[in-house]
Amino acid sequence: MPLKAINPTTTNAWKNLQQHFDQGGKDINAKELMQSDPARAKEMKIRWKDFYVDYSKNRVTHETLELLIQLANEVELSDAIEKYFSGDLINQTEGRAVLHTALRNNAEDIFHGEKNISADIRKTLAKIKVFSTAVNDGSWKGHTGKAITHVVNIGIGGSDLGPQMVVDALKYYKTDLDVRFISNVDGDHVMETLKDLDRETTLFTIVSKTFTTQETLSNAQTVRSWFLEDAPTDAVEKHFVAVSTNLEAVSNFGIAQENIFPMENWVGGRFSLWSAVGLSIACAVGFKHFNALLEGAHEMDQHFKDQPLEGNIPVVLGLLTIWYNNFFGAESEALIPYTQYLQKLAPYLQQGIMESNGKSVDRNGDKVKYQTGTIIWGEPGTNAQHAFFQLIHQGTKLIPTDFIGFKTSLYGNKDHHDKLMSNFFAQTEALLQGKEEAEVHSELKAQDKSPEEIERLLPFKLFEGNKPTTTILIDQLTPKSLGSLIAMYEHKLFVQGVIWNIYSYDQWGVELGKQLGKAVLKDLEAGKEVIHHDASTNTLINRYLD
Ligand SMILES: O=P(O)(O)OC[C@H]1O[C@H](O)[C@H](O)[C@@H](O)[C@@H]1O
Repeated sequence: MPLKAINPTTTNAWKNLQQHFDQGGKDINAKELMQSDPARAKEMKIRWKDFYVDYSKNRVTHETLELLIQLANEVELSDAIEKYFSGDLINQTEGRAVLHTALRNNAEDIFHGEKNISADIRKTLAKIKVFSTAVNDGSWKGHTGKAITHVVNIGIGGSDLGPQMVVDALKYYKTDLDVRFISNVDGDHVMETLKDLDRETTLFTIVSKTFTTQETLSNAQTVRSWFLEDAPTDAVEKHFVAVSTNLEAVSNFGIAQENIFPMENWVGGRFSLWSAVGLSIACAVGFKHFNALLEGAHEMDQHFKDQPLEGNIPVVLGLLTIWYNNFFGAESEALIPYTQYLQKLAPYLQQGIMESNGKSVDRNGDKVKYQTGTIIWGEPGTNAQHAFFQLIHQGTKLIPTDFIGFKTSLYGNKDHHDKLMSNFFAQTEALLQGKEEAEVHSELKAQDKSPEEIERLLPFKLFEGNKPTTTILIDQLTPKSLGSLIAMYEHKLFVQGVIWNIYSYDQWGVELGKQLGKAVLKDLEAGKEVIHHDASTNTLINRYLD
C-alpha cells in the first residue's frame, strides 16, 4: 500500500500548533523554562543504549511536544513506519519499495512482494566478506602476483558520499589498505588520485546503481585506459570490480561476472552504503567492522519501529524540525560533530536529507503551500566555532543545531578530549544562556572602560540566548554507534517527509541539469558558435569555445 496523502496543514494538530505558536509559542524561552523547571532536562531527553539525546534546550514546552505528537498521529506516522519497514511501494513515483533497512536485518526474513529477499542479501554480504578478507589478507593478488595495497572507489552521489564518509569516520579501525575515492568528472581530480598509484597493487571498485552516470562511466573509462597503459587486457579482472543493479552494462564494460556485486532497485543511492556499495568500507575497515556498522543501524531501526512516538529519537528530532521549519520559518539546520572523524557527515547528510526532502509537490501531485526540506550544513567543532558560529550566536537567522559528541575519544588523550568536550558543552550552554546587559556591563567595567565606552560597546557584546540546540552524546565512536547515528538521521528525514506529505525517495530534480548537460557537451565537442541557448548561456559557451 502507498503512503496516505494527508495534507498536514488540514489536521487539527497543525491548526492547534499554529494557534499555540501565535499565542506564545513563538516567544518560548528555553533558558527561562530551564530556570523555572530544572526537571526539564530530565524530562526532555531520550536515553537509548549508548545514546543520550537531550532536547531540553529547544523552544518547546510539554504542550508543544504533545501537539507535535498529535500531528504525527493525525498524519498516521505509525502506519507509514509500518509500511516503510514492510516493503510497501512507498517510493510511488518510481514504483519502488524503500528497503535499505532490510540490508542490516540479519535476524528476520524480509519480503519484497512475494519474494524473500533475505537470502540474496546474505549471499551478497558473504561475497563482500570473502572478497574484502582476501584483499586484506593478501590472498587476492594483482596480475603480477602482488598483494593489493590501494583500493579506489569510483562513484558519485550515493555511490561515493556514504562510503567516503564512513571510511573517514572509521579511520581508527582501518586495515593497512589505503582506500581512496574518485567522484568528480573533473579530470584533475582523477589524475591527482592516480598519480602515485602502482597499477600492480591497486584495485578499482566501480560503483554505480544505474551504471549510466556520466561522471562514473567517464572516470571508469579513463582509469581503465590509464591502467592498460602498463598492463595486459586480461589483467582487468584482477583489478576491477563493480557494484550495480545494471548487470548487463557492467559486463559490457568488461567486468568479469564473478567480480560483480549486485544491488537492488529497492535501495536508494543515498541509502546504499549498507549494500554492496559499502564494499570499499569493508575493504577499508575489515568485514567485522562493516558488519558492526550494519548491526548498529539495525538496532536503531528496531528502536524507530518499536518505540512509542514520544520516546522515539528519530521521531522527536523530526518533529522538532517541523516546529522550527514550519512555524518559526527557520530555513536551515546545522550539524556539528565534535570529532574530526565526522568531518564528512554534513556533506553526506546533505544528499540524504536535501535530495530526499527538497520537494515542492505533495503526494497528491499538488504544489505544497508550506515549507519542506531544510538546508543542511555543518563542520566539526571546534573548527566550526572559529568559522561560522558568530552567525549562530548573534546573527539574525534561527539555526537549530545538533551537537554530536562522544564521552571518550579513541586514542585516550584525556587532556585533549576534555578541552574538546568543554567546548561542546559550553557552546550549547552559551547558545541557551546568552549574555545579558548586566553581565556585559560588569565585564566592561572590570576592564576599566569608561561609562561612555561601556555604553558604546554594550549592544555589540550582548547575546540573546535561547538559540535552540539538541545534544546527542554517545559513549564512543565505534562502527556500531556510527551505524546507529546514520540510521537515526535516515529515519528522521523519513518522519519529516511523511509529515510534509511528499515523496522522499525519488530525485527527479537532478534530471534536468543532466539532460541539458548532455546537449551542452555536444555543443562543446562540435566547437562551433552556439545561438540556440538563452542569451547568457550562449555568451558563456561561446567565450569558453573562443
Ligand atoms: O549510483 P549511480 O546510479 O551512479 O547514481 C549516482 C547519483 O546519481 C544522481 O545524482 C542521483 O541523484 C543520486 O541519488 C545518485 O546517488
